[in-house]
Amino acid sequence: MTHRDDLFSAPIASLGDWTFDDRVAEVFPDMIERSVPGYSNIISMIGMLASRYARPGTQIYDLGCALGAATLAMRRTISHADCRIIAVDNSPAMIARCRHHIEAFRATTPTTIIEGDIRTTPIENASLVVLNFTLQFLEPAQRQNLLNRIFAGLNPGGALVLSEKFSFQDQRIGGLLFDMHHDFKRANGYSELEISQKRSMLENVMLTDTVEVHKQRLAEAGFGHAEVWFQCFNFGSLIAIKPESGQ
Ligand SMILES: C[S@@+](CC[C@H](N)C(=O)[O-])C[C@H]1O[C@@H](n2cnc3c(N)ncnc32)[C@H](O)[C@@H]1O
Ligand SMILES: O=C(O)C(=O)C[C@]1(C(=O)O)C=C[C@@H](O)C=C1
Repeated sequence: MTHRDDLFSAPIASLGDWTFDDRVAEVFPDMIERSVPGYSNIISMIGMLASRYARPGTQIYDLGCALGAATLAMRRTISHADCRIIAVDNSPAMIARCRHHIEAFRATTPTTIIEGDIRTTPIENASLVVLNFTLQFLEPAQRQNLLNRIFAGLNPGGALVLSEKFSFQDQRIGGLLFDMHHDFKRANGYSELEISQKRSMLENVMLTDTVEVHKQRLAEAGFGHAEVWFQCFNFGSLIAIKPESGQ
């Protein structure tokens, strides 16, 4: 059973910065489903991408795994017995619940769940890395370094899935997609107060980039190929592929 997100329904006297604490973790499945257009599609399609990209004898990383939704989707589709999924998050509240979720289902793919910082987690022998709405929570100056490390840890032909909330250079388009995202939240039962209180809390900790900036960073890291494979309003997902040598 998932709890309904009503964390911001009453006025909060002093709104602090956003954190992934116990209260957020408790309502997270409902919160993310009602806040991120396309979230459940992205999760199930990450499962499809995993069945295509996971290679025997390699590791698959879910960085900023929260409750493990992407990990669970990938475990359902990976059929090689000798793969391992490594799921990492630095929120103790998320990781405690993630362990329960993962242990609740039997699966052939072993899964290691780590409470740790993705900025320092070693990444090696990877065939697929997932950053599903996580990079946006790192300081912008730290994003390139993580992408460089992911590239270095991926085997040739391996892939990164990078899902993010986007900003837009074109203010007319940016404004429209921002408004449509708020329409989406209203349609999902969030009030103006809930929308505006959450927005203020996220303001300092979730700094979004344009698709162009994401592509520049991915190219800088060495990814020879990168493109948006899913988008709904100002939320979307890119796939970036590490070239086989010579490609
Ligand atoms: C929006 S949630 C991710 C949702 C999740 N990937 C999914 O598909 O359901 C962002 C997550 O990133 C985690 N996070 C943010 N910064 C992190 C860091 N430096 N190291 C590890 N986890 C981090 C947060 O704790 C949070 O659980
Ligand atoms: O931008 C917003 O309004 C959001 O709610 C986005 C977002 C996200 O993209 O991660 C922010 C925090 C929660 O984890 C769920 C959704």
